[in-house]
Order: sequence, then structure tokens, then C-alpha cells
Amino acid sequence: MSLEARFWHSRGRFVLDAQLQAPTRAVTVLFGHSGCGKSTLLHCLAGLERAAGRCRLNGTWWQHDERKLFVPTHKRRLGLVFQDARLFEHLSVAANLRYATRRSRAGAAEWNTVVELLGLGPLLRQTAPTLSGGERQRVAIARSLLARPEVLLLDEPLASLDAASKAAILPYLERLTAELAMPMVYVTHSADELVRLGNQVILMEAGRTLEAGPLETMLSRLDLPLAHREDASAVIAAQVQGWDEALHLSILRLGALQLRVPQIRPRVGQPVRLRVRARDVSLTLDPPGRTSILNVLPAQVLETAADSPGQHLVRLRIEDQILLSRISELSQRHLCLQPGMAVFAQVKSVALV
Ligand SMILES: Nc1ncnc2c1ncn2[C@@H]1O[C@H](COP(=O)(O)OP(=O)(O)OP(=O)(O)O)[C@@H](O)[C@H]1O
Repeated sequence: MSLEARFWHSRGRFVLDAQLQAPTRAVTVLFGHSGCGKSTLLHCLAGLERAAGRCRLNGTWWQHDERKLFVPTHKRRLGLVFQDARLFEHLSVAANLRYATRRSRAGAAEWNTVVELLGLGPLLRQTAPTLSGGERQRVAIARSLLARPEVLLLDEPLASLDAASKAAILPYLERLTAELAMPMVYVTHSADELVRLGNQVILMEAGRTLEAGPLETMLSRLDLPLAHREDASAVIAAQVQGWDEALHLSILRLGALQLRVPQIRPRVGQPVRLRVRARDVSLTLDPPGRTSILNVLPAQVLETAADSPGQHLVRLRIEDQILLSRISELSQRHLCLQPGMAVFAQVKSVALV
């Protein structure tokens, strides 16, 4: 079950040559620089723009040029969310939502689920102009879900929000991605959103889909641009083992290893995902003596690569997971790191994602 497409499209000097596979129960992020064609690809998926090619959802063709088949947008079971919420300004939140249920005939159970999922109960009587940017986007997402889509396409839904509104809406999006059994395609050029929400990544460059794969793999591939960004990070999975109330620390399990992080409150045994920035991982060949760094993990060097001038990237295996470390070129000359070498990774800080 998935959304699959292969498109060719030209618009003036811009040429789109893209393929996409977006599995169910996953957020597939289209990621790339401004102007690389992310929105164009999303519009082609929605049928808003007519590319040459093919596109099908769960085995049903939406577009198949050889068969002269093209299902218009309004007949595709899709939810679309744009940067601006596009609400009916004179209507209440409830009326905006009811409008979406007219054609889909979504019932009370779906209404309640969607309203609860996006925390809209207290806002139902308000009119659109009285909502904050983040609240408007939550209504826009709810409205698209009440149309009972089989796929959700989101085009930079947080781009027009300030940092505080983004932070407020991200947990709702995370809930959504965990609970919806449909493919979601999410366009962004924010690395934070990519890491928080993505499961699959499609990297785009100059109209082409360069490479695609699971988030953790794509972030840590030294041959791809993600690992060479200033904010390059790895995402690792751990489990809450317990906490130390007095020291305000949580203890996480990473295979046979332990990590100590500033206190988080998930229950014991709960899986957590951590973002570890490459610049926050330093390396040493010998076990460090007394150090303020709480997490010193035995690791194996998998690969090294030159990075920006004076910088070097190292891909490491820790247990069965991958970390990145950014060190100076001078440190690389001192340590002479080679694939297969055993090192100690000193992890200065991690963030829960
Ligand atoms: N309506 C239009 N008419 C002509 N060219 C357009 C139009 N919309 C976009 N383009 C061009 O098509 C190319 C792809 O644009 P697109 O909006 O798909 O990129 P994007 O990756 O989504 O960018 P951003 O992240 O800035 O939204 C760009 O070169 C852009 O200038």
C-alpha cells in the first residue's frame, strides 16, 4: 500500500524528472533547496499540475499516460494542506470543518477523532480571523482529514509560522503521523521538521529526485548533502531505563550501553528517538580520564570524508546504530582515523525528537 509516481514536466527552463514511492504509515519528506521542485512534484501528485507520467495510490491509477487516464484532483481521495490555511474567514471553526464533511459524509465518530487529534474542541466556536497561525493550520489539517482522504499531501505547512507556533503545532503533527494509516508526503526545507516528522526522505536537487531512503540512513550518508550541512545530525533509537531524580537525569538504554540525558518523563521501557548533532560528538582513541562529558561510548569508525574547509566528517557505528562526528582536519591528521578503528565517541548533548 503506497503512493507511487514517475513524472516528467517542464516549465520554462525548469525541468522536473522525479520518482516517488511513499509508503503507508510513513511520512515521506520531500527535502531540498528552494526552487528544486518540491512543490511542483506535490502539485503533480495532486493533479493540480499536469506532468507526463504515471501515478497510483494503493494500486489504483490516478494518472497513466499510456492508457490516457487522468483522474482530476477533486476525484482523488487526497487531503491537501498548504502554507496558508485557506479557511473560510466568515465561518466558525466548526462550520469550516462541517463544510469538509458535506461531500465526504464523515460521521460523528470521525469528527470526534479528528477534533481530538488536533485539539480543536476549545476552538470550535471561534471564527477564523481570531485564530493564531498555528491554530489555523490545525483547522486546515483537520478539514483535510474530514474529507476522508487516503493520502495527505502537506506543502510547507509550518513555513509561515513563527518559532513558538511551530513548536506548539509539531506535537500535533507527530500524533497525526503516529496514528494515521495513510501515506503522508511532506514538503519542507527545514531540517528540524525533517528530523522530527520524517520516516522516509526523498532528496531533490534541480528538479530531480536524487536519492531516497529511510531517514536514519539518509542523514548519515557521507556521499549525500544532508551529512554536510552545518546542522548535520544522526537520529538514534533508545529506550528509557529510569531516571535519577536528584541529578535531574534520565538514563536511556542503547543496546548494551547507557546514555544519560537531561531528565525526560516518558515511562520506563518507552522507546525514544534522539537527535545527535555531528558537531556535538568528539572522538578520542583512548578512554578519556576524568571528563565532564556524561556520555562516552565505544564506537567503530565506518567511514571518513572531507567536509567544509578544515573540517572532517566521521561516520561511526555505536552498537547497531550510526552516529556522525565532525572534527577538524587537524584532529583527523593527529588521529589518522580509518574505517574499522575503535574509538570513543564523547557525546556532548542530545535532543529528544
Ligand atoms: N507558476 C510558476 N511559473 C513559472 N515558474 C514557476 C512557477 N512556480 C514555480 N516556478 C519555478 O519552478 C521551479 C520549481 O519551483 P517549486 O516551487 O516547485 O520549488 P520548491 O522546491 O517547492 O521551492 P520552495 O522551497 O522555495 O517552495 C523554480 O525554478 C521556480 O522558480
